[in-house]
Amino acid sequence: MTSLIAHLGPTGTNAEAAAFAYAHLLHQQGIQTQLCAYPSIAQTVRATAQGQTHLTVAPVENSIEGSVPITLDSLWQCDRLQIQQGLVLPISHALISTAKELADIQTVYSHPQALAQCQEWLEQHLPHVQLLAANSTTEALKHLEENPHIGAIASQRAAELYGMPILAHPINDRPDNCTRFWVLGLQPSTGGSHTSLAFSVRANVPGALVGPLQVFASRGINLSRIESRPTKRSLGDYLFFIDLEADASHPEVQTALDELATYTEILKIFGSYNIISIDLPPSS
Ligand SMILES: O=C(O)C(=O)Cc1ccccc1
Repeated sequence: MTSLIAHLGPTGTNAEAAAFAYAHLLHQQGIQTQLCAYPSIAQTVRATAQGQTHLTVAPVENSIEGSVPITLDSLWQCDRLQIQQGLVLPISHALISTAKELADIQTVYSHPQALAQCQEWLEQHLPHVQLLAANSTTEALKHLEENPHIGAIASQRAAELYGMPILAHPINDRPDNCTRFWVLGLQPSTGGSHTSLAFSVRANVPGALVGPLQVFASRGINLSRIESRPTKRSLGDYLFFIDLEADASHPEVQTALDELATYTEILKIFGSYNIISIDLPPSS
């Protein structure tokens, strides 16, 4: 069987690089893979939730810019998806353009995450350009050839794939920029160093989070991340996404999760999984 892996496209994105890295791991276990590009992160997650692909590789969090909200929102909306694996990739951004020099550029396109990861560089070197959000780092690359007044922020690998010149690299504001990706699938994720979950609370009252957090604190279970997202029901009403440094197959963690359920309105447990760091080749 060939495992179909959804990722944000078109080809050359960081999500595709993460999907390649995961495919490589699967090949080592004798599993064939095929990568499938989708135009948005929401569509990649839905493709797996609806069974069009077996897996999705989606960015979750970046060391400079923080969360990727669409991934959290999509995971909450698509029931049954489980986190099979965490992947951490170094991310390095290039300014790609057919312009002769920086002064010729009027507009720069990229994924909002990439624009944010390069904001200090952009302010310093291109303070007057218009910054436009695209669905991915590579979405605008096909337009660069016809227009020397635009630029795109994407990887060196993307510039090579599209045969486009690099005007500046690296332009990310921190050299050790990295992004965590989740591999999502429908298989139950039953063991690993980290457990992720999200919940809503019954009432927006003072201290609504104290009980849920105490469940973990009292057992010495460390949280590696907490993030809130609007429920979209009413202003000020939130969902909470939590990553635990713990394995849900451990009886004490299971007891904590059972107790957590007594404080929550809707509780979704996205499984327990391991996180690995991937070293990319220098031109990525
Ligand atoms: O657009 C891409 O290349 C993505 O995969 C999203 C993204 C953008 C910037 C850093 C990490 C992921």
